[in-house]
Amino acid sequence: MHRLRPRILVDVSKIDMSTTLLGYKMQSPIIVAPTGIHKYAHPEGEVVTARAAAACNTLMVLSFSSSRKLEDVASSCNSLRFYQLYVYKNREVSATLVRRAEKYGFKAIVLTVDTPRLGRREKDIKNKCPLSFFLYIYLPSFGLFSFYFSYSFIAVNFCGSDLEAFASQTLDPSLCWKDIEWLRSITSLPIILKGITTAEDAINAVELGVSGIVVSNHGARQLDYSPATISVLEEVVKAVSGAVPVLLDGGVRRGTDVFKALALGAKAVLVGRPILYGLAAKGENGVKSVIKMLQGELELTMALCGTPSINAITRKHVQTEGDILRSLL
Ligand SMILES: Cc1cc2nc3c(=O)[nH]c(=O)nc-3n(C[C@H](O)[C@H](O)[C@H](O)COP(=O)(O)O)c2cc1C
Ligand SMILES: CCCCCCC(=O)C(=O)O
Repeated sequence: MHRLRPRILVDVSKIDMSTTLLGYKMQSPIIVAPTGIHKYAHPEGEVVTARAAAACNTLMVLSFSSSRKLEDVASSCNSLRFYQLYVYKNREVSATLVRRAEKYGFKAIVLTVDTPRLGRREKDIKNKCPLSFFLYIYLPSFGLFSFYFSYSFIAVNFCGSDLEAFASQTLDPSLCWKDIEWLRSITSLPIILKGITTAEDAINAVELGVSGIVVSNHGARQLDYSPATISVLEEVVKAVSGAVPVLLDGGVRRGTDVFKALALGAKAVLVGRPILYGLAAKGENGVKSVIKMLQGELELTMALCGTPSINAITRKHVQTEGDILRSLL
């Protein structure tokens, strides 16, 4: 449990939520997280999400598992976009997508590093999403249809989901630290690692020269008993010691959650499921409502905590359980 420590009698007649990430200005520190297959939520998929993010001046990280081609997303609106990458056993698939992302104006590669294999997702197994539907909406995004139809991943997996079977055939579980060099050799874009939850890994990442870190447990979709990201954020922030921006995702549902993450040292937060809920409920307007609601709540929290700008939010504006225990010693 984290509590806020509001300060009073500060002039909060103007609240400025704007911030920067890798030199790019953003209206607020609230970012759309990469989530796969938006066509599950809306027939037009990621293009709609991207338009909503652009309308709210928000950065969107497009998922490698998108159901629209990255070119379609890029041409649908003019906004700041990063591209999330998985590394396939067939490196050329990933390399091709990186080149395409670079060509179409994505400004950074967000390499997800917590998925050497897909976690066991019992709801996916129970809900039995048909493989044919998955193929229909997922594969066109690659623009590599024929390649994939010749790929023999249709190894029926009776204990897992179709997505798990697909992931185990495609994702490269041998990916390791030295491969950051490989990624750097194929792109000049900044590289951000998504899925770090320990100081040790954060230090490795900084030593390898990455441009940012996302403290993430993949929305608790990968490993049971992985920590709540807010509880390990400060460990990572301290380890990184300002060398690169640290972002956080997981469970951000309110402006107060954004504020707590910023107070503990995050540069910005990414939001996953709420965006999908907005998309499914009301398309572009639904996603806009979710982003605007979070922005409005953050603005109010900043006013009530006496912090008129993002830089004014400090570690002293939040109290953790650890703080309380230490104060009792
Ligand atoms: C349906 C769904 C699909 C996701 N797909 C991806 C993905 O393709 N790539 C990725 O790096 N993370 C993916 N994630 C994880 C999100 O990027 C993010 O880490 C997580 O959703 C944050 O937690 P939240 O949903 O509580 O906001 C996915 C999450 C969900 C819920
Ligand atoms: C490339 C196949 C794996 C897709 C995993 C998508 C994801 O990250 C998630 O569902 O979570």
